Amino acid sequence: MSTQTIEVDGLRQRYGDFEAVRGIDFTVPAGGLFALLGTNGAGKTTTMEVLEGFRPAASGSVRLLGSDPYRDRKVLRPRVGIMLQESGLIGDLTAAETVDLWRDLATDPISRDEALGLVNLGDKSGVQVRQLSGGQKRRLDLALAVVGRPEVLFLDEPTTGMDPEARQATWKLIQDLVAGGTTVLLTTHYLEEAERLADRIAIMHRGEIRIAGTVPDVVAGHGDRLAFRVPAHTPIDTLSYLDGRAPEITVTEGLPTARYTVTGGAPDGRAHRAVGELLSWAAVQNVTLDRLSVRPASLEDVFLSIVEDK
Ligand SMILES: Nc1ncnc2c1ncn2[C@@H]1O[C@H](COP(=O)(O)OP(=O)(O)OP(=O)(O)O)[C@@H](O)[C@H]1O
Repeated sequence: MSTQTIEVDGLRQRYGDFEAVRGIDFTVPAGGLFALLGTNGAGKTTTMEVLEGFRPAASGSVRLLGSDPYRDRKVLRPRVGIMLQESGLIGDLTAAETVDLWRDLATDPISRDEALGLVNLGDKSGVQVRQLSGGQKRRLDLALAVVGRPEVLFLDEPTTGMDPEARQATWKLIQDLVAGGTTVLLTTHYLEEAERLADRIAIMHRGEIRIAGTVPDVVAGHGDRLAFRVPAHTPIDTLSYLDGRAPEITVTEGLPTARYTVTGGAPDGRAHRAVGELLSWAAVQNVTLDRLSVRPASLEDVFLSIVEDK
């Protein structure tokens, strides 16, 4: 018997002729938090929807808590909490009435006050949903997803539209739920959110998982980043000398302020040698290298290198 709460093996999904998910694999153990990152249209929501039991897997195998999420959706339903990307809240109902509606569907719900309190909406209980702000509606969505004490929680872009304070509070709530044993599958466009919350991540692009693992695993092997600026009046001919000169340093961006940002993806260790070469070049050219820095690749660097790779 598998110990994985979520198992996705060779999942493919199509809409007509378009293949939105092209054979992906991942697993999430009990109490784990897995984040699916990726470009718009990468196939994250489609993958979530198959796991949520909204549609059967076109091909490949998908298991949730050891069962088939589509065939066994009625049995799984009480064990699962879902926060969709677009909520279907009823505008006329108050926040309290909305929570009560969801509580009626759950076998062992938390109290209405606890649900609203978890997402800091206690003072909005009598307010109609249509009068809530976008971020408040998102928080109500989250309260509804957790009202039935789910073992597995699907969160599709949970903090979109939230202000920084609400986002921090939501991260804390998600961390508390995971600490309590809830398994979470999350999609997000906020890399910081994934770095903060996830044990493991996958970056999807065009229906495929391009890279997966812990954040340190994912950024490992992507080298260091070397960056500096040169004064606006530096002749372009001088800059073009840099192209391919030091290891993998290219002039990548001419900023509207007429300053140049030069970045390079020199593999580990080579960035430091590149600094030596650059300083020699700058001394000869009499060019100031402003804000010269070398840092390890970040998750954002890896993300961009994947999505820019057409
Ligand atoms: N019902 C549908 N009919 C046809 N095409 C669809 C349907 N739903 C999704 N798609 C297409 O499938 C692809 C994957 O969509 P999906 O919503 O899974 O992406 P996503 O990674 O969640 O994107 P986003 O980050 O923008 O939410 C997109 O190209 C989308 O246009």
